[in-house]
Amino acid sequence: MEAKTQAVSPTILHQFPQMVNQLSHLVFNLDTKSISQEDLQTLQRTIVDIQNAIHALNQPAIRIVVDKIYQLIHKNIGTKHKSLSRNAINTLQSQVDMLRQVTQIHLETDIPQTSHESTQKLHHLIIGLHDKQLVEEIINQVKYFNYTSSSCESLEEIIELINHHPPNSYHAILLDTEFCTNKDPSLIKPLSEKVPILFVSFDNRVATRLFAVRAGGSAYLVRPVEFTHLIEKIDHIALNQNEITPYRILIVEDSRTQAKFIQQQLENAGMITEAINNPMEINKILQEFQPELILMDLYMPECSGFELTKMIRQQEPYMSIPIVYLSAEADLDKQLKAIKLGGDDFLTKPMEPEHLVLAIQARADRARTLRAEMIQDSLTGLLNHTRILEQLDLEIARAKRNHLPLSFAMIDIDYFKAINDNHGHPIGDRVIKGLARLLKQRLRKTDSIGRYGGEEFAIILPQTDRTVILPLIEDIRKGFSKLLHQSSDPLVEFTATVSCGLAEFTATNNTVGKLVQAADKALYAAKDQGRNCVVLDSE
Ligand SMILES: Nc1nc2c(ncn2[C@@H]2O[C@H](COP(=O)(O)OP(=O)(O)OP(=O)(O)O)[C@@H](O)[C@H]2O)c(=O)[nH]1
Repeated sequence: MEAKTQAVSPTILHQFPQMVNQLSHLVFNLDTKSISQEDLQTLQRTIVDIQNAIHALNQPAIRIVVDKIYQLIHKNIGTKHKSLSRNAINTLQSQVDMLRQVTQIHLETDIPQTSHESTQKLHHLIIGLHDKQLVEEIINQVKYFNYTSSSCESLEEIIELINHHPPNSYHAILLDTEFCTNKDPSLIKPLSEKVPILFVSFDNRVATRLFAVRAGGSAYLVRPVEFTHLIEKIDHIALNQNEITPYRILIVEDSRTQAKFIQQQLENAGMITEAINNPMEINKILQEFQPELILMDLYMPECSGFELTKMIRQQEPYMSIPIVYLSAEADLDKQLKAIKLGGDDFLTKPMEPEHLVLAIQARADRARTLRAEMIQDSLTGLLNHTRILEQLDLEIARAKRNHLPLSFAMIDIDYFKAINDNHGHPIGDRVIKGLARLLKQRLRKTDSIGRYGGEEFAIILPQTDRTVILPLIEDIRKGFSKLLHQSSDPLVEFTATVSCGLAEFTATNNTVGKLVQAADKALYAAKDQGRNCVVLDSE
C-alpha cells in the first residue's frame, strides 16, 4: 500500500495538485511559434518545485512520472534554454496528462478545476477538394470536433502550405483524387510522410485506390461521405501516437545495461517504462507502477522468468497482463515451455530496436483494446451502463471526502424512434455515434461519459458545479443541433436534437440512486418543456 500521505505533509498534499495543474496549463499552452525564454524558465522552475514536493510526499508511482517529465524538460531545454520542438511538446503533453491521472489515483484527490475549454487541443486540417459546397460543409462541421481547416485550390498550394509551416502544424489532409490527375504518386508520397492524407473520391476503381496507396494515403473514402464516418476517419489518422496515453511497460532484466538500453528505446517511442534488476521486487513494482505489459528476461540469478511468470499469473489482479519474454534462448522447446507457463510471446535477442518497439506497441495496444472491450459500450466506445454507475459511486465518495462539487448529466436524443423509422436503424446508430464523438471532444479527460441506454447518455463531471455545467451542456446541445446527419439517401440530410437533465451532488442528492433520479427528473422536465433544451434539477 502507498504511504498515508496526509500524515506526511498536509500543506504539500494540498498544494501538489495545484502545482500539477499549473504545469499542465503551462505545457498545454505551449506553442512552438511563440515560446519565450520566460516560458521556458517558468517551466523549469515549476517542474523543480514539483520534484521537491513529490520527494516530501513519499509517492513512488507519482515520482516516476515526475522524474520522466523533469528529464524531458531538462533534455530539451537544458541550461541554454533551447526552444522546444513540436514533437517534444507533444511528448511533454502526454506525460503531463499521465501525471494528472496518477496524481488523481494515488493522492485520491482531484487536480483543481481545469476549464473545459483549456484542455481541448485544436487540430488543423488542410482540405483540397473540388466541390466547394462540400468544403464549406466540412469546414463548418469539423469545428464542432475541435478541428480548424484551411482550404487549398491545388496540390501545389498544399505542398507550399506544408513546406512553409513548421512540422506538425497540420494534422491531416483531405485530398480529392481529382487534384492528383496525371500526377506521379511519388510526388505526393513525401507529403504523406509529413502529414497523413485521407483521399476522398467519387472513383472506386482499383487503379485509383492503388494510386492512393502508392501516394502514401492513410485512408480512402468513396463519396458520398457520411459526416460521422468522415470525422471518425480524420480522428483516426490525425490523432498521432503522441496523443495516445503512453503505454506503461515494466522491464524485468538482471543486466542493468540491457535494461537501460531497452528502456531508452521504448521511451524514445513515447512509452513510460520502469525496470527492475531484482525479480524479488516484482510485487512492489506491479502495485506501484501498474504496468500494461511486462517484458521479461528468462534467466536471472534469483529466479527464472518461467517461475516469475507463473507466480505473477497466480495473483488475480495480474492474470491478464501480457508477459513477453525477451531472451537469447533459441531452443524452441524452451520457448514453448515459457509460453505454456503463462507468457504471451517470445522475442529473441538480439533484436533491432525498431522491431522491439513495434512488437511491444502492438501487444500493449491489443491488451488495452481488450481491456477496454470489457468495460465499454461496443457501439460508441463509451463506458457501459454498469461501469458508468460504478464510476459515479467512486466520484461521489471522492467528492464527499474532499468536499468538492460534482455534477451529473443525462442526455437523451429527441424523437429517436422517428429517426429510426424515417432513416433506418443503421442511420440511427450513426446519430448515436455522432453524439458520443461530440461528447468525447467537448469534455475533459477527467469527466466520465457512458451510454446509459439506447439513445441516452450519462456524464459525470467531477469538480464541476452548476455555474460550469449549465453553459457547457447548453453549448453541447447547440453544437449537436447543428450537426448534419446523412440519410441512407445521399441527397437527404437531417439534424437531430437532445434534451438534457442536470443534477448536482448536494447534502440530499448524495447517493448514486438519488443523483440519477434527480438528473432523470430534470430530463423529463426538459422533454416536457418541448425538448431540445437543458434543465437543472431544482431539488
Ligand atoms: N438505431 C438504434 N436505435 C435504438 C438503439 N437503442 C434503442 N433504440 C431505439 O430508440 C428508440 C427510443 O424511442 P423512445 O424511447 O420512444 O423515445 P424517442 O422517440 O427518442 O422520444 P423522446 O425521448 O420522448 O424524445 C426506440 O425505438 C429504440 O428501439 C440503438 O442502439 N440503435
